[in-house]
Amino acid sequence: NNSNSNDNDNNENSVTCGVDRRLGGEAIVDEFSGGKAEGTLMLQVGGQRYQQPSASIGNSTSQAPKLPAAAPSTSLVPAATSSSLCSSGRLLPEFYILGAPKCGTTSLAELAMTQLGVQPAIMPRYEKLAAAYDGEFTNDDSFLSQKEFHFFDLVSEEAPAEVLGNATHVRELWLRVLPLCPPRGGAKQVLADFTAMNILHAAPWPPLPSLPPLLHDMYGSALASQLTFVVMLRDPLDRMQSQFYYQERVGHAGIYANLTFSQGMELELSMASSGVPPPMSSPSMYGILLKTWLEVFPARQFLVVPSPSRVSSGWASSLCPSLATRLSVTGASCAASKEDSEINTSDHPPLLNDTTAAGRAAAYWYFQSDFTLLVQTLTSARQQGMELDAFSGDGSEASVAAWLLENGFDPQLQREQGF
Ligand SMILES: Nc1ncnc2c1ncn2[C@@H]1O[C@H](COP(=O)(O)OS(=O)(=O)O)[C@@H](OP(=O)(O)O)[C@H]1O
Repeated sequence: NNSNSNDNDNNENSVTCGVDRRLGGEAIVDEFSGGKAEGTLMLQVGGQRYQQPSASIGNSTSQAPKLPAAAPSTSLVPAATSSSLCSSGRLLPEFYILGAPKCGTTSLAELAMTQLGVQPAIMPRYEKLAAAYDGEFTNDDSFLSQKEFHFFDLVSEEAPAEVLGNATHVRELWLRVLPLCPPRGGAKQVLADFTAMNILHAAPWPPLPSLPPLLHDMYGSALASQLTFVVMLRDPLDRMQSQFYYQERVGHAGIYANLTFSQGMELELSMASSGVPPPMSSPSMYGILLKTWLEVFPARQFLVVPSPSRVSSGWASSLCPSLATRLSVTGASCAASKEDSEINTSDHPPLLNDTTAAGRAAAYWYFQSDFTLLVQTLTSARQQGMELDAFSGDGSEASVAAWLLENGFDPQLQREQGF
């Protein structure tokens, strides 16, 4: 593959995806679930036994963050180029907001689109996807979401296992639904995959294998090194509560239908105790998810945003300039109004009014081991070039934990560890 060829191809299966900047945070997703919950530690609260998850995903079992071998370049700035990222005549996603869901990803995506000119990769509606596999897909206005691509969720539902296990085959499908590469010599275009679920695909999503190595193979080493990944965080219980009300609002409450948030939280914890992966808390397991991504992509390619509110408070001064540099976007105007930096908000009670102290203690106990892993992973990755937005500490684990707490993570998360 020619990494910077801007050749348009005339493949008869070619599709030019229209780009529409309307947003709505309308991720059409039935469930958010993630890694395995293989518990080892137990906690008893009010007659209820809870289990902490082990820090493992798929085949990865070690507790200590294991980062990839240092890249040959020690530069903190990713290897973005001034040309559009193209291959096989298609414009490839160069910018990923990996997640986590309900962490302000829609606000950040909106600002990236309006102020950095980033285009979202978008997907034909689910029922049309089968036709796309046969080369029969033709462009129309019926896209699944105007923000999120959901390519990997959808192929995992539709494509046979032999296709999904083969990066070349998955790549062929992917290329079919990506826009054509812009003409050579024109302005650089940046395509983004804003699927907030992608972070969860660190865990194999049968029959889809683990996404980080699959993605790396689909790009090849040279192009993979030019990608920018944003990971957004939020207090794990706050995030879970936001998801609970979101699923209820869009009619996807599933097993949580007719439950209060407190009851839903208890159900999650008892599922974890029985070794069943609890779907609503899995996306809050940032430590194990991020660690798994970092086993494949170098730390310097990641920007970590510690809370949704950083989109409003940090866009103009920090996030926008950093992304403009990473994506080689020139002439960006970096300013954030409340209107375009607080998107996809929902009306639900504050966490403190929606939960009991004992319930929160049990939930934070459950998240403690992943919080520890998150702090270790961020500390180590930062030394290898990961950017932590608005971090001004000395780089110790204690300072990274403090940064998370300053950004809304609950102090109970570090009670055992005492960073
Ligand atoms: N700037 C800013 N400040 C504070 N909070 C913010 C901001 N932007 C988004 N949000 C909150 O983030 C939640 C939506 O996150 P996402 O857009 O990532 O959700 S989604 O996964 O795409 O559905 C949603 O949380 P809840 O309101 O608790 O549901 C938003 O209110």
